[in-house]
Amino acid sequence: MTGSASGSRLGVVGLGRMALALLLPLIEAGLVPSAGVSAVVASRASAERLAQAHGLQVGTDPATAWAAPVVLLAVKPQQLEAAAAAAPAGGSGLLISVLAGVTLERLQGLFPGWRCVRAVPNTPSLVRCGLTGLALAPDVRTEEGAWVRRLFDQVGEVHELPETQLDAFLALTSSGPGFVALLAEALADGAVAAGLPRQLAHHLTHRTLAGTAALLEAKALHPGQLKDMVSSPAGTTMAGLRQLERAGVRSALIEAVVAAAERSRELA
Ligand SMILES: NC(=O)C1=CN([C@@H]2O[C@H](COP(=O)(O)OP(=O)(O)OC[C@H]3O[C@@H](n4cnc5c(N)ncnc54)[C@H](OP(=O)(O)O)[C@@H]3O)[C@@H](O)[C@H]2O)C=CC1
Ligand SMILES: O=C(O)[C@@H]1CCC=N1
Repeated sequence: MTGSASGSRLGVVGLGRMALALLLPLIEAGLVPSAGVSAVVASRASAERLAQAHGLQVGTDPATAWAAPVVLLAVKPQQLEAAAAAAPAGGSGLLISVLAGVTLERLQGLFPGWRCVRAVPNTPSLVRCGLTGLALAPDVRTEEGAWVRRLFDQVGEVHELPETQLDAFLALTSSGPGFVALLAEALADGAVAAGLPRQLAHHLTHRTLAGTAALLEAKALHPGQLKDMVSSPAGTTMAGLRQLERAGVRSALIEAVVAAAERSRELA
C-alpha cells in the first residue's frame, strides 16, 4: 500500500464477502501488499479457510487487526457491538467502516480516538467495476481523505456525498446488484421457457444488461428514450412491456429501493 496515511499495514475486522471484494483486487493490482494485511474473523474455521484460500494472515485475535494504523471494519451491523467490545481502548488511527446504515456518530461513539470514514461499497468492486459512497468525519486528515478516495477509486467509481444520502446510495448501488441479479435470473428463465438453452440464455442475459447500460451511458439517453427506441407499434417489446406493467414491476422496483434505504436507516 502506498501513501502516508496507511504506512504498510492494514487491519481488517471481518473478512467476509464485502471485505474480500475490496481487498482481492487491490492485492492483485499490487496496491495493498498481502503481507501487510492482518485480518480477523469470528471463527477459527473461517480463519483457516480464508488464510489458505487467499494467502493472507487471518486469525481470531482482534488485537492483531487493531494494532494497524488503518482498520477496515466489515462485520455485519448486528456484529458491531461485539467487534467494538474487542477493540483495545485508546486507538488513534483511521477507521474505514463499510457497515450498512451505521453512522459516523455511532462509530465515533464506539471507537473513541479513531478518525472515522463511512464507506458504502458494492460487490462489483471485485471486478473493479464498483461504486463507493463516502462520508468522512471532520477530524479525518486531508492526506488520509485523499488516500481513502484513491483506494476506492482503484476498484471503481467514488462519490463523496452528504452522509444523509448514503442510505439511498446503498439501496441503489450495494443492494442493487441483488435486485439486478434477480432480474437477470428471471430474464434467463424466460428465455429458457421460450426455447433457448440454459447456458446461452444466461450469457445473452448478461450481454443484454451490459449492452443496455453501455448504450444508456454512451448516448446519455433517458431510460424512457431507450424503451421507446426498441418498442415498435404493435411489436414484440410492447407485448412484453404490457405484461411487466400489468404485474407491477415498475412499482415493485421503486418499493424495493425505498425498502432497502429504510432498512439501512433502521440498522443505524
Ligand atoms: N455484501 C455486500 O454486498 C455489502 C455489504 N456491506 C456491509 O459489509 C459488511 C459485511 O457484509 P458481508 O461481507 O456481506 O458479510 P459476511 O457475513 O460475508 O462477513 C462478515 C465477516 O465478519 C466476521 N465477523 C463476525 N463477527 C466478528 C467479530 N466480532 N470480529 C471479527 N470478525 C467478525 C465474520 O467471520 P466468520 O466468517 O468467522 O463468521 C465474517 O468474516 C456488512 O456490515 C454489510 O452491511 C456493504 C455494502 C455491500
Ligand atoms: O444486504 C445487506 O444488508 C448488505 C448491505 C448492502 C448489500 N448487502
